[in-house]
Amino acid sequence: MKLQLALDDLNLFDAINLGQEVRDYVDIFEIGTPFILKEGTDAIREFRKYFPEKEILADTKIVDAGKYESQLAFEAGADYCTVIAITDDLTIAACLEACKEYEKHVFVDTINTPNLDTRVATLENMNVDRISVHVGVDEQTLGRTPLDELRQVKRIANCSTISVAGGIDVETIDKYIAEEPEIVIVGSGITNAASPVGAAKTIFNKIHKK
Ligand SMILES: O=C([C@H](O)CO)[C@H](O)[C@H](O)COP(=O)(O)O
Repeated sequence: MKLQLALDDLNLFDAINLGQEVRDYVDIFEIGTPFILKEGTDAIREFRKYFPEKEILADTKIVDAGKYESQLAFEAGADYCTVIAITDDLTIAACLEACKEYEKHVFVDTINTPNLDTRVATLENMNVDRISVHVGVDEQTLGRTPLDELRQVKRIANCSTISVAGGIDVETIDKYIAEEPEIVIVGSGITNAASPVGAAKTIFNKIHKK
């Protein structure tokens, strides 16, 4: 199991400083969607330069122009990009084509996906092998969590690596670890914690059973 730190509402300077402080307690740095909107793909480039030993995910949340937008992330240095599960199959297929060319990977994000059972089956038939179970920050304000959907996707997915995101923090991490996803994504649970380093260390040690 790995810890992915989602860097969302930070500028480049603060994100790199935080990255350096938590570097020993993070497996994957996520350049979050708002972070990319703020700083552009240079944020990916800078993280690749400062953290050459780390995996980097660009949370592009692609909904169209799948090949071109995946390429932008991969050429900037990302190991992974993301595409939205509810978009057109053609877009997802185009992302997969870019992955093949660049020898990189795409996570398909389930945010707001109805009929998860049938959608996950369709995705896996298209050779999708990475699924990110996600309840977004706006839905989180209604008290929603990704725990039930994580259990559902774990049950139905045959071959996918599964990550999970949506308001996970030091208090709730144990429930997610118990479901054994391959990757747990934590954003505000670390970046907005009283001690981001302390929160990252606690969560990382639980994930790696130290
Ligand atoms: O993907 C995300 C969200 O849509 C904002 O871009 C977050 O990175 C993801 O939800 C993880 O952040 P937290 O929910 O704050 O842990």
